[in-house]
Formats: sequence, C-alpha cells, structure tokens
Amino acid sequence: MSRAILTLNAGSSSIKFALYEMAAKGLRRRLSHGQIEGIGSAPHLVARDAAGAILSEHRWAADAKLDHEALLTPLLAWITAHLGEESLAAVGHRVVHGGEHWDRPVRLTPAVIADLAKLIPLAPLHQPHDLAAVEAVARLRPRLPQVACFDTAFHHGMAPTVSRLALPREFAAEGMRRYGFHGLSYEYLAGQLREQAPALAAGRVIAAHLGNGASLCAMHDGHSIDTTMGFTALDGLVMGTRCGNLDPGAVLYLLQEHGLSVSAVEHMLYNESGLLGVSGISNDMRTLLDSSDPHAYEAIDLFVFRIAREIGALTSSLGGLDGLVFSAGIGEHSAPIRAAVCARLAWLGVECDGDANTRHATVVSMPSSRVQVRVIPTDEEAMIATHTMNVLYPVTARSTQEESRVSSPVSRR
Ligand SMILES: Nc1ncnc2c1ncn2[C@@H]1O[C@H](COP(=O)(O)OP(=O)(O)O)[C@@H](O)[C@H]1O
Ligand SMILES: CC(=O)OP(=O)(O)O
Ligand SMILES: [Mg+2]
Repeated sequence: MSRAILTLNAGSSSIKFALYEMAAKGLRRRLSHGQIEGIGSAPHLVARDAAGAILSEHRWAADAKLDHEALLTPLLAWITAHLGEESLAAVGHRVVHGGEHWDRPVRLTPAVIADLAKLIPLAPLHQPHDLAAVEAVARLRPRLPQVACFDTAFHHGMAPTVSRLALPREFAAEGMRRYGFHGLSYEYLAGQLREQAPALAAGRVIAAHLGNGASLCAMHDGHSIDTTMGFTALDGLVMGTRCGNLDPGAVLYLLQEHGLSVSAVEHMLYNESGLLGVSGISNDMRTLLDSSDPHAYEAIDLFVFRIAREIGALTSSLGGLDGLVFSAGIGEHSAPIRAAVCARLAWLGVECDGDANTRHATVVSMPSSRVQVRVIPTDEEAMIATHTMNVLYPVTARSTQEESRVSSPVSRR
C-alpha cells in the first residue's frame, strides 16, 4: 500500500481526524475519517470509512482525566494496524493562530512549536489543544514529520487599513492587529467555487462559515479582502458560546463594576456567551431550532441579525456583492437559518428559492436574484492534507497546486 497523511484538528472537546492516501501527484483519496469526542466527559473514538461505516471504536471510562497522548495512542495504534507499519508518512495539524510570522504552512520543529505557544493567549479555546496534539504525536512517533496549517494564513494579504486596530501605534508594532480565522475552510471554499462557478469566483463573494465558531469572509477573485474575526476568534458574529463583537467598554464594566477576574471574564466571553448565553439553553443550533422557549428564538434571531448586519459591512469592503456561500454545520444543514439571513438581505437583491433551499441544493437563490446564493460543504481536513503534502514534497506540490486551481484538493471517496 502507498503512504498516507493523517490530519488532526484538535479542539477543546473533540479531535477530528482524517487519513488520506498519497499518490505521485497529490492525494488519491480519503481512506478514513472520524473523531474523538466527549473529551473531558466521556471520550469516545470512532473511525469511519469513506462510506461512513464504522471501522474502529474505542471508549474510555467516563470522567477519566486524559491528556492528548492518552487520547491519541489508540488512534495511532489503529492507524498503524490499518495501514501497515511503514505507511504513515506525516501528520498535518490545523493550528488556529499563526500570528504575524507564520503566513503559510510550516514543518513543525521545537523552535516553531515554542513560537506558536506564545500565541496561546490569542486563541485560548484552540491553540493549547492544537499544540498539545502536536506534542503528543512528537512523543508517540518522534520520527514522524508534522506540519502546521494556520487558520490565519488565508487572510495575511488583507490591506493594512482592514487589519489595523485603532490603538496606539506601539501595540501594532508588537503584532496587535486583525488576523482573521477559518482560513483553511475559506481556502477550500474558494477552490470549490472556482471549480463550480468560475465567473462568480472571480467576482465579489462573501463566504459564511457557520459552525460552532462562526465567521464571514469577503473574497474578491478568491482572495480574502476582509473578515469578521480579528485579533482573536472572539470577534465578529454571535457563535455557539462566544459573544462576537462587543463594545470594549462592556469588558471594562464587567471587570470594574462586577469585580470579575480577568480569567472569569475570559471564560464568560469564550465559553458562556453567544447562543448558549442568550438562550440559557444550548450552544447547539439544532436544539434551539427545536425549542419553543422564547429565549431560544431570541438567540437565533440575534445570530441571524448579526450575520446580515456583517454581510452589509463586508459588502461595503468589497464595493458590492455578486455571491454568497453558506458552509459549515449550520450553513450547510439549516435551511431556516439560510432563509432568515437571505430575507434580511432582500435590500441587497438577495432572493432565496424556498424549494431549492429546503432541498439543500447547490444554488439556493432564484434565477432573478442579483446575488447568487450557494451552499458548499467545507472540508478543512482536505486542505490540511494538501498543504502537508505540499510542504513535505514540494516538487509534487507544484503540480498539486495547479490541480487544486481547477479541482478540489481530493475527493472524499
Ligand atoms: N441540521 C442542522 N440544522 C441546524 N443546525 C445544525 C444542523 N446540523 C448541524 N448543525 C449545527 O452546526 C453546529 C456545529 O457546526 P460544525 O461545523 O460541525 O462545528 P465545529 O466544526 O466548529 O465543531 C452546531 O450548532 C449544530 O447544531
Ligand atoms: C477559529 C474557530 O473559531 O474555529 P472553530 O469554529 O473550530 O471553533
Ligand atoms: Mg469547525
């Protein structure tokens, strides 16, 4: 069997993974994917084949205090058995924050890892877990090359005015600026759009990555012009548990008038706000849509309102709008949320096609709509695997990049 690349996307309560078979020029296919979920409560590993059938499962005792090494040991053991001893060529990681310096995927060394650890305060919900997975793999398989793929990299070309924070200049000099996130997803969506609708892809498009974390990216000819997340992944839209953009005076008020500690405010803004905080019920959009509680409705209404408001702002950044792309858990699967966002954008000439939207069709706008609305499933793992291959095998990388200009990085099947 040929060699394979493992991708890891480590979050606070889950580690998503995918395994890709390498070909001479790029990636041949996804062999397996799955996740370890319930980290911190009742961890459960499931690996599936391309058709979704379960290949392997592993459960740990509920409430077992497990580090990433303990969690990744059965996954790597299963991969070794599944592929054969010599077959795993590399591990590619999603690393949320690349800061000022890391503007493209990079092979991980102890020095790079130490530099990325300095960015933990800028992404406390993600970066510690991403790096814990890197360090666990380094201990378990010291000779396996590892590559970091950054969520911030896609936005590195944003104009200085877009990335500038209106703070005293000395803070900009130490890297305080807007970075933007979900870049692996947006890069994948830009590639898919180029393949599906090249004329639209060359125009002004806003992509909406609406998952647990949520953001928008304004793209012109497939390049990021502006985005709703900023210095950290707290900014922008209302998210599952994050507040999105917030008057900085509100943070001062919480600190000064409520006497909360900095870490208590951090926990509130990252973990207890957003859909969860406003509804008081759940961070899960499905639960809120199924609920008849008025607080669930208020949370959904705020989520939709803020998406539409930010689309208005990003339309200004782009100087107009030709296309809108919905993606990630909510964007791909929730017809009511897409319909509600489109309804608020009627002033922009957005006309949703109710039937197509309910069917989750590829194009969910009417032919007469001035803005074409599409649904494109994202695949951050395919992007990580492609970048990992390109970093480690730069000769084949060139042809892979050429291929990915006109086709998806790799088929899921
Ligand atoms: N059919 C659906 N209708 C509405 N929301 C959905 C549906 N399927 C998934 N979601 C929502 O998608 C969100 C998770 O998105 P996802 O992209 O998987 O998140 P992440 O990768 O950040 O963990 C959750 O709020 C979940 O409720
Ligand atoms: C950057 C970010 O918010 O990521 P996620 O959606 O995975 O939480
Ligand atoms: Mg995600």
